[in-house]
Amino acid sequence: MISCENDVVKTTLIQFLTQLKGQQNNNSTLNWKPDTDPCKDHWNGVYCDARMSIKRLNLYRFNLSGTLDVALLCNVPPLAASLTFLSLDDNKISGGIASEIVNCKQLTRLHVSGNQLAGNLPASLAMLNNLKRLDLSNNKFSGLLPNLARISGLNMFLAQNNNLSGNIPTFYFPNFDHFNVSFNNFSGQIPDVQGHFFADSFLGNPELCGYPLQKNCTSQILSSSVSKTSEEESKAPSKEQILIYSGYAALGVIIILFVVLKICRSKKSGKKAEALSNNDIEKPSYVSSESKAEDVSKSGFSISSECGMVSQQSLVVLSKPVVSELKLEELLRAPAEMIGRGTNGSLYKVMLTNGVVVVVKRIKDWSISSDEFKQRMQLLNQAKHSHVLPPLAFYCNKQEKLLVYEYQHNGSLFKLLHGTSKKTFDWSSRLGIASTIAEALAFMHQELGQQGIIHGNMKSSNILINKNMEPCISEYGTMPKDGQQTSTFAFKEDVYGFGVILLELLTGKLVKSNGIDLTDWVQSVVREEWTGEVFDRCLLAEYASEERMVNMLQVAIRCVNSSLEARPSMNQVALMINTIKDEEEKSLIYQV
Ligand SMILES: Nc1ncnc2c1ncn2[C@@H]1O[C@H](COP(=O)(O)OP(=O)(O)OP(=O)(O)O)[C@@H](O)[C@H]1O
Repeated sequence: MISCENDVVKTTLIQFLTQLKGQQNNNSTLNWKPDTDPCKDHWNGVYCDARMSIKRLNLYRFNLSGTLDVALLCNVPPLAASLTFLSLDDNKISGGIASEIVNCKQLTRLHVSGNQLAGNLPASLAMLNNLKRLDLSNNKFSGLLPNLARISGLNMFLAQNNNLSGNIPTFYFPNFDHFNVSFNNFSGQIPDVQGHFFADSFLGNPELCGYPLQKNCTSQILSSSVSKTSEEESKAPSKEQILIYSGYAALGVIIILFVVLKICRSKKSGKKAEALSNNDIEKPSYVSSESKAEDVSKSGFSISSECGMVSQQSLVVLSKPVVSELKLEELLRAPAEMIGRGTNGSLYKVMLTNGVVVVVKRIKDWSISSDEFKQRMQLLNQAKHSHVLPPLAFYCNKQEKLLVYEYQHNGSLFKLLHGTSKKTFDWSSRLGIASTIAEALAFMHQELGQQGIIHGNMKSSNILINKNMEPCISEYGTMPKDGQQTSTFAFKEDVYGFGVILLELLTGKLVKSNGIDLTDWVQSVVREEWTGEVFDRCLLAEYASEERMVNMLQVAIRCVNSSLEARPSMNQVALMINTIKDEEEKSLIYQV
């Protein structure tokens, strides 16, 4: 192992960081000084192990606006041999990734998302055999992708929103928990995703075709061969080509005739027929027959809701970019699969025609007036937090409400804790999730305090893991409750729910198992002073700090106190958890 006293390492690091900082950066909080030591003096963003080797550089959101020079870093053997993690996400760094990156052989994570990096990616990137997570998204990279498929352990590849082109390498998708190459210039056929990813991972590449995009490769190949043929004017088309083209032309004429015929017919039959055709919409099971009858009887020809919307716009779209032109008819016609029948309604996974996958929550018999519901949706839409999943659109009538959410491909906290995946779910990830959720919930309580809108159903299956592997609270404010929730104690219900989530994180146990309630069990064990017994064995096996686990357990126990008054507010909970997290982060400086 290398010592940080090694002057070459220190000087290089200062040069690297100074270049990253750029000319304009006056960030006085950065303490990378030549007369101090990166490890012993805890340089910002630099993490060392107990032997004072630099293991991680985490400069996420450091307001850096200089240039990236990985060659500088990776050409110094001791640094190259120890560095496992380089994160520069969300800065304004320019430059590119030099081929010398290959010397940083120990890198398991390389995150450069949200910068202004450009140019070709070096072929040597594919020689980083230890790489597990690579995030190049939201930059200006161009050119072909190196053959990253040869890195057998890679389980995350994000490259969305760049200008990358060429074919997508034949990755083995079952290995990936994250994959996104959307909004680039990739072309050709998508390799077999083996059921692991959906269209949203590939959207926005005009020349890309094949499943899971709804774009057949045969038509793409044909159109490219047509354009090629016109370029090569001298070459006469073969007999087979003439036959194929005339077949397509005939098919085109038939389709046009069919459409014209349809339009003429529907025009003739006028409004009456319009009513019938609306009535005929084949609705998937998430709209009940009662509502179908009510809709038709009310307006005569369209689904008119009680929400005061014009008949054609009965679905209210709240979030433009994802579902901008979505109409209720399209939502109802799209293929749907039921993924849950919870306490307050059913949940459907729906694939829209543009390939976007959404989730529709159907809530029945919520005795809330339509005005109140509409107002609630608007409030939820305004109270935006990056870790709370907002409804994208909604629909309401007297009997039922539909809420549309973005589909989250990475499952829930419940699955992470109790699913069959063998992936380790370590202490610092659990602490990170607890702190993020506590802050998000505290924010929502603050924002919606006056209106008394609580989550009402806080549990681990309602904590979803988004594409950046960050947790977010889903279905906030959609739990039907009798009467008004204006009492300040109403929010203590969420505090209880959050406390139970903390207990799941600490114990790894289910909320109810063989008739035993987790809260009762933890309280009884703690009463008997066997506190250590409650913790998840995985956490003990990784030597997670028992002191900090006990501190978190104390927070959880306060949250699940049977007296509402005795429970802390979410604000207080968030503060307590952040203190534990800060202590954990400080300790990490000496431990990797
Ligand atoms: N937007 C979403 N994207 C992906 N999965 C989701 C989404 N919303 C919910 N889920 C998952 O769908 C499943 C069913 O959810 P649902 O809300 O119906 O049930 P629940 O959370 O078990 O119960 P409840 O109705 O009491 O909240 C859960 O595993 C949940 O994590």
